[in-house]
Amino acid sequence: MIRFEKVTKTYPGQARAALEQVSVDIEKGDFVFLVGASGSGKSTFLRLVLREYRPSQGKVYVAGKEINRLASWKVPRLRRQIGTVFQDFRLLQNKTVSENVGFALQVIGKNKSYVDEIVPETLELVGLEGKGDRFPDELSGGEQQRVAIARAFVNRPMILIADEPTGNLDPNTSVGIMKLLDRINRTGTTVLMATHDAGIVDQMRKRVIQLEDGRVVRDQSGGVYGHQN
Ligand SMILES: Nc1ncnc2c1ncn2[C@@H]1O[C@H](COP(=O)(O)OP(=O)(O)OP(=O)(O)O)[C@@H](O)[C@H]1O
Repeated sequence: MIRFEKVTKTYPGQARAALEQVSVDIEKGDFVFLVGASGSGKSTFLRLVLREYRPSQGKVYVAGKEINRLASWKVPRLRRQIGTVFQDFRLLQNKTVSENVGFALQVIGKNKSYVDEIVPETLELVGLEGKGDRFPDELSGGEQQRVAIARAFVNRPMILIADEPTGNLDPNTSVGIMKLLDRINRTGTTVLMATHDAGIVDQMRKRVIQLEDGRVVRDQSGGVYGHQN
């Protein structure tokens, strides 16, 4: 589903590469934690998957396509197949929960009757049934993150990318969010999550890819946050 072949990314004007010779293969339906210290290259990795950047060297494949070679007009279609969730939720404050989730479908041209059917279903899936008419500032942080996940998942993307999704949440709320991501993963969606949250990684026991100074130093299934030899 996602394949990096000897990928190096050096930002313009930087002497050191943000990612260096990274090769990984993530299968459809995998759940992967991307861990590493601040500046180790996690966000760069995620942004290469979204083709926000192109590699300086090497190849990035998503769903069998080498995405650095995609024509620019095909990039929006690639990104529609990848849901994204961030630490700071990024909800539209002047729209209700339902509108935030439905908006993602409207912009890709889905008709109103489809949106009216699928949005409540998706809100139920994330545990927000009955809250569709609330505005984001009327929700807890955990609930806002559920809205963001519903929005990311409403068009059933192949891949869900989560960049520190529990970074602003307390430990109990974080566990709920992880259970939800796990449920989404079990529908067949590949989940790729960058995190500093050792407790979550240790609890979930999924595949762990660890970056250090832009290099993969560990790729372990059923791993924990810290090194385990
Ligand atoms: N747009 C940019 N221009 C120049 N250098 C950048 C840019 N974005 C990131 N870098 C550098 O690339 C390296 C990797 O950064 P990256 O953001 O990928 O790390 P990270 O692991 O996601 O860190 P964090 O956990 O703090 O988000 C760092 O040295 C950073 O300073």
